[in-house]
Amino acid sequence: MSGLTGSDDVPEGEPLLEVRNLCKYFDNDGGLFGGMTLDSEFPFVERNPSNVRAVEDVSFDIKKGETLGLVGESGCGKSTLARTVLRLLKPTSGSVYFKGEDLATISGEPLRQKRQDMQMIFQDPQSSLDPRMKVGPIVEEPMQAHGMLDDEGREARAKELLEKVGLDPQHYNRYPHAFSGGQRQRVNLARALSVNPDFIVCDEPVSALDVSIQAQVLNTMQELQDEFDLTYLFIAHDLSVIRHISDRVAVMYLGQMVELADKEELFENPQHPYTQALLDAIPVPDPRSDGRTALLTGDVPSPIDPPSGCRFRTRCPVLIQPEAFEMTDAEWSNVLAFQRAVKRRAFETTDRTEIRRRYFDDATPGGDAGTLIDEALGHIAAEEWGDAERLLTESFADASVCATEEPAYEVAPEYGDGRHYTACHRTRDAAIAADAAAKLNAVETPHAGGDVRADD
Ligand SMILES: Nc1ncnc2c1ncn2[C@@H]1O[C@H](COP(=O)(O)OP(=O)(O)OP(=O)(O)O)[C@@H](O)[C@H]1O
Repeated sequence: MSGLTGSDDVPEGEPLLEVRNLCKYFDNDGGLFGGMTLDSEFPFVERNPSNVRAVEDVSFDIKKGETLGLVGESGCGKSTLARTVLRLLKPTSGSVYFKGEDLATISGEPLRQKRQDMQMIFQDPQSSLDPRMKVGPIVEEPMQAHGMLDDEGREARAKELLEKVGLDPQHYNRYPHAFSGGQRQRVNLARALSVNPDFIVCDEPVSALDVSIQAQVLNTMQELQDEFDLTYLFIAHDLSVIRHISDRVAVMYLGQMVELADKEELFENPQHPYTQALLDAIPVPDPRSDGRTALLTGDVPSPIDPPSGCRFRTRCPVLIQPEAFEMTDAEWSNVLAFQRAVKRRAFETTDRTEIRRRYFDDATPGGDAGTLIDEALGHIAAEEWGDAERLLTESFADASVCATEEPAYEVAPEYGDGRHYTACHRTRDAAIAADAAAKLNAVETPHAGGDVRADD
């Protein structure tokens, strides 16, 4: 179908989208002035901005023709990231380069024109279609908004697209309610494709559909991707959907990207404890499992005041012990469980012996760590919970490198030759080794990169 497929000014495999240090904060002030930016001319209005840091310092590329899957728990910032990338939301800071142009710096007509190249499909096919409009005009609407074709041309294109997405073009005059959920999502696909985009953000497009229909819609999306030379950012919380459709997978936690790798590498060789926990939570027998107990415990912290360092650290089952101590793994694990239990006030007794037996029976730390545990037990016996919590948090959790430094590493992949980013301090040694190997390789093959200078 000539004339329907997208332009190809970015070569296949080169970055179509480059996101750099992107941040999106929301003003969480409720009430009349919620969301408004008031300046010093309004001194009578007391304001205590408490920003929701929905997306923080996120960087990644999407290559032309690929599907990047984006996964993470509800509320981790996936939709906000998608909307900010499409510039439906203005970034708080950072850049989004689409075909080399920074969307964060344009607005008005130039931005409107760019939007033709970037479309979005939403989760709920029911509410995203106007029930008063027939599907033909629904598909034509974006073309009209962008001044594409005349009436006849738009109708012909709409019918052609309805057929391409697996619907009967004769249904052009039907209303959305006459279609099933899967069919309605196909109408949305046709509508998104109508303006000939290069890039489509799919925000949970099959989550509202029956499992049996999901695979059919995903297969159609893959066929359309090949035919129309599309690039997808595909958001889902369901890892089996992500596995079906993605070339690479990004994992988000509390506003940040914690892992990004080729699909096989991410599923077979996950490095971040959060990714490992997500994969371990998939309810199927997993031959990769080595018996790790990586079930996610504890609540997701608030994005208004996220933890320092690694944001996952407050729930991490393998938090690194502070350098000041030399506990065995079992002792450290007990200290961590104890500290978190004190934080949750998860005790039925304040009896030191009883608590010690419960948390430290198999491995009791000695030295400075032991002294601190004793001191905390003393506070608990005196029902000074706040003091016990403060002492343990400051001495152990907050002294970990996981709390004091933000992790960002690249390790050598075990599967394929793509890049594997992981935001976990536990991968630091592997990242240093990978970096050294890459440098050695560059010295041994000085012309491999094509632009190595004599003084490199
Ligand atoms: N307009 C807004 N004003 C204030 N906070 C917001 C706004 N939109 C989103 N948030 C907050 O930003 C965080 C990220 O929300 P977002 O919807 O992007 O997450 P998500 O991963 O897409 O979740 P879900 O899968 O449930 O859609 C949440 O804490 C949410 O409450």
